[in-house]
Amino acid sequence: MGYLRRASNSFSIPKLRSLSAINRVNPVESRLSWTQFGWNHHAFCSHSRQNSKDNANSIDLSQFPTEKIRNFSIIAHVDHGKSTLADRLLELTGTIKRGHGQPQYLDKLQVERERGITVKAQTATMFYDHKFQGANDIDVQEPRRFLLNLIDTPGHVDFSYEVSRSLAACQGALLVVDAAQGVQAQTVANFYLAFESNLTIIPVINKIDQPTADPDRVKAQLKSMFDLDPNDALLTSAKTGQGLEHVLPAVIERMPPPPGNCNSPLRMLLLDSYYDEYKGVICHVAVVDGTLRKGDKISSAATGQSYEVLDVGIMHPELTPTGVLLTGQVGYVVSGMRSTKEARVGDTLHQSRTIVEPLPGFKPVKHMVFSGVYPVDGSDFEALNHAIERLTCNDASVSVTKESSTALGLGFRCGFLGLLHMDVFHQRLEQEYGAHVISTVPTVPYIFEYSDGRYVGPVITLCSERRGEQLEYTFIDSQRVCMKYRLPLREIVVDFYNELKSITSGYASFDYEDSEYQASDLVKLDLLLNGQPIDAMAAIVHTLKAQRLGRDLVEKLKKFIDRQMFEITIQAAIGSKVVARETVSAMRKNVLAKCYGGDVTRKRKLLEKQKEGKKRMKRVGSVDIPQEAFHELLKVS
Ligand SMILES: Nc1nc2c(ncn2[C@@H]2O[C@H](COP(=O)(O)OP(=O)(O)OP(=O)(O)O)[C@@H](O)[C@H]2O)c(=O)[nH]1
Repeated sequence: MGYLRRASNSFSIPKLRSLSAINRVNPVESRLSWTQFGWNHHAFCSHSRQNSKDNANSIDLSQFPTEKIRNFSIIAHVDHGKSTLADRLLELTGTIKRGHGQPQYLDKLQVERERGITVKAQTATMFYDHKFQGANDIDVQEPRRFLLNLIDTPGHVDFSYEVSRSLAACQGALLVVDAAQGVQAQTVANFYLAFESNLTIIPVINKIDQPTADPDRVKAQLKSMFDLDPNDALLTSAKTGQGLEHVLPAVIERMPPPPGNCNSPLRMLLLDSYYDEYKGVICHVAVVDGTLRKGDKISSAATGQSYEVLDVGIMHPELTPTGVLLTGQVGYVVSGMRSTKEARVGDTLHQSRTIVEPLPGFKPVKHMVFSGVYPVDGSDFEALNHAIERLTCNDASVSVTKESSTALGLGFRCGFLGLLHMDVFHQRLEQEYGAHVISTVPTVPYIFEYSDGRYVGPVITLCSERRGEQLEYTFIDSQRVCMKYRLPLREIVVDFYNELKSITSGYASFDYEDSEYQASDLVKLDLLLNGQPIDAMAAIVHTLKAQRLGRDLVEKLKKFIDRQMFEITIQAAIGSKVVARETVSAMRKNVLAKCYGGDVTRKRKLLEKQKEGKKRMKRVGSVDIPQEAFHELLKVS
C-alpha cells in the first residue's frame, strides 16, 4: 500500500499541538450547557427542494441567532466519499428529494460530473430539528431547529485553495476517511488546513460497508497521526445510510456556533463568486458581524466601490431569496458587480459610509505551474479574453497576464495550482465557453512527497532519477510509509504522477507544496526552425539533461513538419551552441522535365537556378507548425 505526502515544514509529522483539547473545546458550552446532553435526535424535514422555490422570501432567518447556526465543511482525500455524504445529509434534512436522480448533487459543473471529482466548493443551507437529551432518558427537551451550512470541498491537492477559503466560513469540519484506504495524503493536508484554522474536527470513518473496511486500523491512524480520540470517530456508510443519523447531532453538539456580533456594523467575507449572464456577478458571502438587507448600500474594502444590494438569500440548495442575511449566516448577494476585478475573493464588504476593520482575508495563492494559453485561431483572441474573464470570476486561484509569442500570436500566461487544475481550466474554457486553445509547456517550481510499503524501491529510484533529495522517511503503520522529498518542479510537472501511479499499481498518493528556490545548473534550450527560435517551445532544463532532451525534441518536431519546396532545419541550441539537429529535406521539382536531350550546360544552369531559388525560399519561407506539435512536445519536455 502506498502513501505519499507533502514536503512541508509546516505539515511535517508529528505535529500534535493538543489536538484533543481543541476537539473538546466548545466556546459556547457554558452558555448552552451542551455537555450535559447525550445523543438523541430526530431529523425533521423542514424545507424540501420543491418548497425552497415556493417559499422564496418565506424563510424567516430571524429565527436563527448565531447559537442556532452551525457552519461546517466536509474535507477528505479524493474519493473518500465527501460528495456522497453531502448528498445523504441534504436528503436527510429534506433539502433535496431522496433519489433525486443526480448523484453528487453539489458537483454541478460538467467537468466535475465527467471526471467524478469535486472542483468547486459548494455551500448548501439545511434546516434540522434536533433534540438534546440529558443523562437519563426522561430529560429530553423539545426539538430546536438549527440552520446548518454545509460546504462540500474538493479532495484533490490542486484545489486546496478552495478548501482553505471554505474553511474561513466554518467553525468545524467533518474529516471523512475511507474505512478501507485509511489516512491518505489529502487527509493529512486537509486535516492541517482545518487544524490551523482552529476548527473543531469530527472524524468520520466512511464506507464501512466495504468488505475490506477496517475501522479499527483507521482509528489507530487517526490517533497516531492527529491525536484524534478514537471514541470521537463516527462510523458511516454514505452508500447504505448506516450511521448517518449520528452525523448532524454531532455537528450541532460538538461544533461551536459562529462567533460574530449581531450588534456590530456589517462585515462580510467574500468567499467566492461566479458570473451570471442576467444578474451579473453573484457573490457567496459569510456574514461575520451585523445584518445585511436587500436595498442596503454596501462597499468593498478592497476597491472602495459602492453597490446596492439587489438580491440576497441562501443556497437551499439553489439560490433562495430571503431578503436578509444575519450574523453567522452564509449566503449569496447580487449587487450589480459587472466584472471579476470588482468581486475579489477574500474582500470585506460593509455598509457604505461605515468604517470597519477589514477581515483578514485569505493567504495569497501560490501558483505552481505556469503555461501559455493561446487561441487556436488568432482572430479569437477577444473571445478568449472574454471567456477567461468570466471563468476566473469562478476560479480565483488562476492568475492571468497577457503575453504574445511570435509563433502563436496574442495569448495569456496563466498560473495554476497544478496540472489537474490547468487541465480542468482548459476543459471548462472549452465546455462552458466554447473556447479552443493551445497551451504551451508548463513551467515553474514544485515540491512534494509520498510513501509506500512494497513499492518503496521503485519510488526511490524514480525520485533519484528526477534529481530528488530525500528529506524524511516515516512509517505510518506496518504497511505504509510516508516519504518526503525535495524535487525540482520541472522534474515532476509533466508525467511524474502517472509514472508514480504506474510503478505502485496505483497505491501511492502524493501531495506537494512549494519550497524555496535553489541554485541549480540550468540552461535555456531553444528550438530553432531554419535558424529562427520558436519562443513558445523554449525550455529551461538541467545542463545534464539538455543534450538528450534537445535530441528528443528535434526528432519529435520533425515528425510534425510537412516537407516543403525548400529544406527545413530543426535545431536545438544552448545559446549559440547547437546540441541537436534534424533536416526535413525539400521536395524537388523536376526542372529538367522539358529538356529533351539538350546540352549539358543548359541543364546545369537550370539546376543552379533552382538551387538559388530554394536558398531564397529558405530565407523567406515560413514553416507551419501544427498545434498537435505543441501538445506532443509538451510530453517530451
Ligand atoms: N461502498 C461505498 N462506496 C461509497 C461510499 N461513499 C461513497 N462511495 C463511493 O465512492 C466514490 C467516491 O465518492 P465521492 O462522494 O464522489 O467522493 P469525494 O470524496 O467527494 O471525491 P472528490 O470530490 O473527487 O474528492 C463514489 O463512487 C461513491 O459512490 C460508501 O459509504 N460506501
